[in-house]
Amino acid sequence: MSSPAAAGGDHGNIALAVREADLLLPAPNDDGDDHILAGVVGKHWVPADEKEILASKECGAGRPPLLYRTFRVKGMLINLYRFLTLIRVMVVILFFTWRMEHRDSDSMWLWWISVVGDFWFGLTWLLNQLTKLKPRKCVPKLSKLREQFDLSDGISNLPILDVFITTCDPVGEPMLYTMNSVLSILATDYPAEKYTTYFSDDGGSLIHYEGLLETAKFAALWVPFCRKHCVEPRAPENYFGRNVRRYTGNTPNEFIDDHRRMRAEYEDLKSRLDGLSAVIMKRSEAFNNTNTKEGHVNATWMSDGTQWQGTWIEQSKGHMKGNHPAICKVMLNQPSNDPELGMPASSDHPLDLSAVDVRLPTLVYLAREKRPQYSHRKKEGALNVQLRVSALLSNAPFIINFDCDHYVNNSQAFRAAMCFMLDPRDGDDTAFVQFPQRFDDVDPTDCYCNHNRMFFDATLLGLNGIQGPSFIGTGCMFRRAALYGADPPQWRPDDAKANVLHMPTIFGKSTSFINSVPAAANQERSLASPTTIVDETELASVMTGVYEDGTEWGNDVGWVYNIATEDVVTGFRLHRAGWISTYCAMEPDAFRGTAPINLTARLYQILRWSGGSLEMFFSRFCPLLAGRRIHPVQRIAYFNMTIYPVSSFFLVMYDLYPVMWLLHGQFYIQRPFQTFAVFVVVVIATAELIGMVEIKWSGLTLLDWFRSEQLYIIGTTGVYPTAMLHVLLRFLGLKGVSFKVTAKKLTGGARERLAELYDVQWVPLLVPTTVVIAVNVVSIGVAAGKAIAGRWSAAQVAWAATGLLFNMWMLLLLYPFVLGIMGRWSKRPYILFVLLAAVGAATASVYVAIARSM
Ligand SMILES: O=c1ccn([C@@H]2O[C@H](COP(=O)(O)OP(=O)(O)O[C@H]3O[C@H](CO)[C@@H](O)[C@H](O)[C@H]3O)[C@@H](O)[C@H]2O)c(=O)[nH]1
Ligand SMILES: [Mn+2]
Repeated sequence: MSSPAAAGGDHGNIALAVREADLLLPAPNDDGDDHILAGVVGKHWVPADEKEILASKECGAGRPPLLYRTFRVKGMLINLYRFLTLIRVMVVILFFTWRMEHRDSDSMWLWWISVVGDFWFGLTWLLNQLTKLKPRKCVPKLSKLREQFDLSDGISNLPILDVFITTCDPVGEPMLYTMNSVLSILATDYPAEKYTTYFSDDGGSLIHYEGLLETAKFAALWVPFCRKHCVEPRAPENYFGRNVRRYTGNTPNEFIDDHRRMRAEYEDLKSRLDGLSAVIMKRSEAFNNTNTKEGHVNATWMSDGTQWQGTWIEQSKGHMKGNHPAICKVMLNQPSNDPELGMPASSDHPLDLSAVDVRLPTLVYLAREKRPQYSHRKKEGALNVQLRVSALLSNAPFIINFDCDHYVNNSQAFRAAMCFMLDPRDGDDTAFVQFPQRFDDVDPTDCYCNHNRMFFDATLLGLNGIQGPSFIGTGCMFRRAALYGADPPQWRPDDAKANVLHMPTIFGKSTSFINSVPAAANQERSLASPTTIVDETELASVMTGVYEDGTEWGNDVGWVYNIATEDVVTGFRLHRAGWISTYCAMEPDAFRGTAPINLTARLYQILRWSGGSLEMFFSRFCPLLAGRRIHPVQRIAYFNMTIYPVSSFFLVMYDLYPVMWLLHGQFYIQRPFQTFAVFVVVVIATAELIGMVEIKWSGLTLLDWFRSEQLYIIGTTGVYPTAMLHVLLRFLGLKGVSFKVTAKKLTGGARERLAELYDVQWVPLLVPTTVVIAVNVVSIGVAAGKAIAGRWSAAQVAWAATGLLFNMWMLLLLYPFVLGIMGRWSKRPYILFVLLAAVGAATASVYVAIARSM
């Protein structure tokens, strides 16, 4: 074992990284903003805020600095985009007029459906386009934030912050990733005394609690290590998983040793987390043998000999998943306000931390009460409990929330969000700052469009130029007052304070909570954390289901209930009240997470989103019902966001049109056909052309764009109709489709993880699309049969060939779905082509045989 590569993992790379250190640009603490700007903005963007900057300079020295910059797409490109949109609107209008003047078809009812369908597509396309005509990028100026809020003596004036993380199942949502998320939060670059992390465990499981204890212990080493060497990202699994690291710290000579020790410690933590269930089981057996009290027969013993009140993986009496009391434990106490340096290296303390602040931020474990008679309201319910508990303990004016599988990838992200919240221009009117969702471990060609680039890099930038992006569930910083239902300053009478009516009928009966409301609503720039002394019973009471009875929780306060897309509807409620939001894409990505990897999980996710969207449309949160505070174009955006599944009705018809061509040889939905065909080609071509300009300004690839087309077609053939059915059932008072927690990738090497790509579970949701595909394939066979049997004229054959072209296009769009349902066979796609050819040939020969025998 002499070569560096063989001598264990990536030492070669570390050495490389350290050597590289001399070449490196200044560490992010200097003035990193310019290289951040360069990374994010891209070549088609130019500043849009020059006037504001000038005005701010003229105002002189006393004024607070601007904390972010805005960019718009270059004039040429965006004007071309707008111009093409206008052209297409005219083409579509011409097309309609022409069709209305030529009501001539082989089937008038199909003609009507297609006219109505075309009208619907024309309209929704236009509405969608209107929301993208003024895209904006916002880039935080971290150095200005530092200048203004970080004092020279190491004390910080930044506001306090509450961090929420939600998890529910230690097995389905692998604990290792959840704990990595926690570590990345604890190690982030935000003053330790200024933020509190609330870990919500909806399973209430002992294993999560003990896992968190282990994690907190490990954090005592990990967090100072990250600070000492400025490592990124600060989630150890992802940090150690990287091949190349650039060194930006100040002690490169200690790095290799520290790194090696940390890695060993991390391996240790992993094996302790892995071994937890066995340890707890063994311990419990021992206790059970000495203590035979009834009800204590299961593995719910804690190491101090007391009983855990929550659950274990197996259910048992008194420890059922949906039936246990509330638990709240402070795992890491509030640190002191002044930096505390660590110990020099010694045999017990392998890392020299004598020049590093070793304080850890506060960490709280929560498991809310679960009772069978109360609906627990899933993630939204958990978030609202976190909102109340945090109000009693730290009451920070800002909150940032994470799903358990999303981690902080850029330690500057919290500060970046603050740049928008604290900016002197419109900071006070900002209800939330949303970061894009980025994913690790998506298959290289992103078969199921998990990256969703068109949405994150085009659509949301469009919204950012209006009233702001919608809330998308995770990686979002909120203003507490906005969640409580306060009005934004721009809609308040002059100089009025935020007046939130703090009454039990709105917020429930906890006096401490009610007393915390005015403070939360007005202390946005608070310096010190309010030290609240809370009584334990009151704390427990705000964690119960009954607490919300007869209040506005889940309605006009907190995260909204009863709608499967709690994120979109909650963001909408804030925009409706006149708040704005900001979209912030950083380089490196602020946060990263995991995406559903197999087809079934992905389709269920789309089902939940589309079902939830429609539910929202038919609820009191319908965008059409919002008052005048919402920006008109923002209203249109929400209209699109909620109504889109309806398009599937027409699209399924279109999907099947090619079939008619094949079966009839000639079939005209619209005569005269030649003119019609020209129109169709122009209408499609202009749409694609606009798409091409869009990928240009958003910096995407053709593949990103094509994947989103594919996913849309896959959605419309099976998922969206199911979503419509769901809403119909709910409308009739029935239960509708049940929405599950999205299946997460399980732990393991990259290859094993990608293996899950090929798992398919057959569910009814897959049937409609499969039928569409089958019908398309069979009809190709029948057409071939007809041609062979000599039933068609040459002209008919030619027309059928045109149909075939559409048919092929259809199949190309549905291709990822076909691969998905082939499961492990899809590793060899040629099998698919052989199969398709065989089915086609078989159908053709059957047809010919029948035709000859008749
Ligand atoms: O009873 C529950 C159910 C879920 N969760 C948590 O909610 C989060 C999101 O659930 P998941 O099933 O992973 O949803 P995804 O399909 O991945 O979620 C996307 O879509 C959701 C809206 O449908 C958003 O809330 C999410 O942020 C967004 O990532 C996870 O952290 C869960 O642990 C709970 O805390 N309690
Ligand atoms: Mn998720």
